[in-house]
Amino acid sequence: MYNRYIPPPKPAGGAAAPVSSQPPVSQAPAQPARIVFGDDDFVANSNNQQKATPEEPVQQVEEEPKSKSKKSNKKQRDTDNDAEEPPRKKTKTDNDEQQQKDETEAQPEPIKKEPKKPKREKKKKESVLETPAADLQDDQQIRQRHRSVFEKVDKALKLKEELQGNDDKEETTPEPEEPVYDLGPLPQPAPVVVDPSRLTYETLPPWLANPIRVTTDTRKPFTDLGISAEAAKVLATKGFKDAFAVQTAALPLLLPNPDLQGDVVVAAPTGSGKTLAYVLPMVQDIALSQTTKLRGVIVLPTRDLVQQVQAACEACAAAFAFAGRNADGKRVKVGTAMGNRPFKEEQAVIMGMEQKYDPKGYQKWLERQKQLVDLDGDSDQEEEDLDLHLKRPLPYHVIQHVPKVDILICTPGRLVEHITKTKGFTLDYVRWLVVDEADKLLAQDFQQWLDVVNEKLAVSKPGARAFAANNKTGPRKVILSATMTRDITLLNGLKLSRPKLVVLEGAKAGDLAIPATLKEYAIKIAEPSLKPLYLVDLLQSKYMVPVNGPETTAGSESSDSSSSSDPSDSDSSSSSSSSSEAEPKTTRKSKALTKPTTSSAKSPFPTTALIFTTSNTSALRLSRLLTLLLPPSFTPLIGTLTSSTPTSHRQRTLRAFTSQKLRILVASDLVSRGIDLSNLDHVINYDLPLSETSYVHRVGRTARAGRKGKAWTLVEFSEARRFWREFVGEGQGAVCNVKRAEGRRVERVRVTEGMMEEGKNGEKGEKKKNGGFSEERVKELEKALEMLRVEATKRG
Ligand SMILES: Nc1ncnc2c1ncn2[C@@H]1O[C@H](COP(=O)(O)OP(=O)(O)OP(=O)(O)O)[C@@H](O)[C@H]1O
Repeated sequence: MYNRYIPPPKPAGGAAAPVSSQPPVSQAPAQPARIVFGDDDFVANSNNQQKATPEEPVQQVEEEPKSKSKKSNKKQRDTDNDAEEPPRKKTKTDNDEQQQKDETEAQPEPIKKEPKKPKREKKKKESVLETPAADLQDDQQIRQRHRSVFEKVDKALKLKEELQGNDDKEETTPEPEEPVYDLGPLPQPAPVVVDPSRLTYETLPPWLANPIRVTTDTRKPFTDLGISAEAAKVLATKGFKDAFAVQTAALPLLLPNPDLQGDVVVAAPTGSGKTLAYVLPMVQDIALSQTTKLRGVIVLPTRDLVQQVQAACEACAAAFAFAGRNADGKRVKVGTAMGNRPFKEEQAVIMGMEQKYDPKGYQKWLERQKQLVDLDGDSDQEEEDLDLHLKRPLPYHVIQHVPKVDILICTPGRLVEHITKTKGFTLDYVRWLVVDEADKLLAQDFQQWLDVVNEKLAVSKPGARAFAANNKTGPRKVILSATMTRDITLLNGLKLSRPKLVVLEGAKAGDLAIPATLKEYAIKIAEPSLKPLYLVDLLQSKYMVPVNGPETTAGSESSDSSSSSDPSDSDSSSSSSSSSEAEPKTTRKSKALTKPTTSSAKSPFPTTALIFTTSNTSALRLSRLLTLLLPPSFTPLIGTLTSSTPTSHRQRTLRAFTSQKLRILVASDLVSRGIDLSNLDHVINYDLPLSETSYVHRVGRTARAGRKGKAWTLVEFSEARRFWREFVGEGQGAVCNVKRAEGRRVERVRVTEGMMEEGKNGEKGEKKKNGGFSEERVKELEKALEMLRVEATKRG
């Protein structure tokens, strides 16, 4: 109750008076409440006094006897209690003192720790109310002059008395209402728990913290986004009718536009169409140039991706070449550099030579030729010179190195090699630098490729990168990934200029988004040593059916959804466990598979599946094991894809898979990024991915471009904690960056028969020996493993 504090009214200037930092005076009397305007009154009082002083006649200035001074002090105290008492005249000395005091106090009005006030008030009152005893007339005048002052004092004292009499009564002041503050501690917001290991949004630069958002289902005709009608027509024939969401956001930012030039970072889920989002504007822009110069560089982490993006570039180049017939454009030339062929061959593909009329240069060449005759040709430089020597220029001409491609798609290491070793190879004219799968490329050094490229891009030949339709003279950088880093240090390495971030609605930088059309399942592995048998059962289960298009059977979807919600319900095999255990393998298979409705019905495996392992060796082993454990009819359908597979073989395998000649592909993490297998229905994580990023890329090989897909993860007991916490975000202390569409969760399913004993009343009982697998099947596995061992020994 006594803690109430009413702040003083603001000084005339309007600014709030600063709160005094002086410590409270301990002997000051405790007051129930302080009315600050009383204090203000005294300031006004003293001001009045100052004004009045010069008007006072000189004769009024008299020496006041000391005794009177004491008396007047007494009177002052009386006046405090009785405002009706007329004020008395002050001496000049007192006035001077008071004036001095007022001057000091007129400095930024200190306010006024509560206990200090009485002292000041008292002093002021003393000086104001002290009067000489004499002249009544003077008294009258003074009284008149100070009438208003006393009225105010009177008011203040009355109010003070009122408040003393009634503490609960709310104060009323004639001043404009000011907020009333308690002196007790102000309520504070609950402390925010900050995880120092993770960047908070506030620490991100504005372009990362406030991205451009676009809703996932946005679709727009390409023509609405600035793509010419002719090009859009060609794109439609290739299956690109409307622009996908990420393309609707990125194209307007990237197409020539005098107002919106800046770098663009795209963080969008797997299969959302990021490739076309940069290839289209880049090709349209470069198609406008007449001469061939290296104007675009696309950097990707793997050869397979280089080839995939090359196909997309060629498709767009064709579209704009057609459109360019009317617009004086040209067909953009696309080349690759990824180390899949000898370096010289690659050089010859991206760089050419042409004759240029240059008599002086020709003279120099002749002199040089004379020197070359004596060379042994044992250094690289000399060999190159000899090469040139063999290619004779025409008389009075010189041979010049010229680029043969407008766009180079490359791996980072090979790019560095060409920058440092290929004659005439220059980034001087590069207007576009695309870094796809950026988080991977930024996290690894690859011969310090970024430093080398940055250094080259920093060189600017006047006008070399300028185009009429574009006001950006520097290179345009487009950075993309489904798992974009928000590590500022890494992103800073790109030296972005005026960047903008594009994300899909509901996402933010750093999210690892799962496509909304993907369904995820987890299969518990009760017996890790028998893991291959779980995979074999999954591949032969009712779940392995097409999930898209005409091949999808109504039954497959409904049986799937009903089974997956409850782990116990989901185990179709277990429902027939008692009999199936004794049944021959073929019978089991026919039971497990849902009858396909189309030509796929003829295939023992009616759908497509990509199985991931963590290493090349385990991919090769598992692939071989499957051919031993699955019926022989499966064998021609199984392929393997590892980083040790030669590139040409890899390409053949991918083509065979796309055309469904192969239907089961066992792969290492090599293809987990970027690869677009348009008809892939199922992804199976045989080995748990090493990170949530890897999980997102792996499962993102299916459910692309709005199609449906399913992902299955085999989870051993020792891995369950990590899987559910880090990849799914379930369980105590779960920390998970993987973002799923609303209502989507990972469902538990069982695919093995009779994992559990049945209890007396039909309920599930103890876990069965061997995870429920029959002795016969366990032996089958042991035999297959033994065969692998023998084969490995033979290979040495
Ligand atoms: N506008 C479009 N219309 C139809 N299909 C499209 C369109 N844009 C892209 N696609 C197709 O969508 C699929 C996925 O595209 P893309 O490979 O560019 O995805 P992404 O976002 O790069 O995926 P990832 O992050 O896995 O590399 C491809 O098959 C591509 O041809």
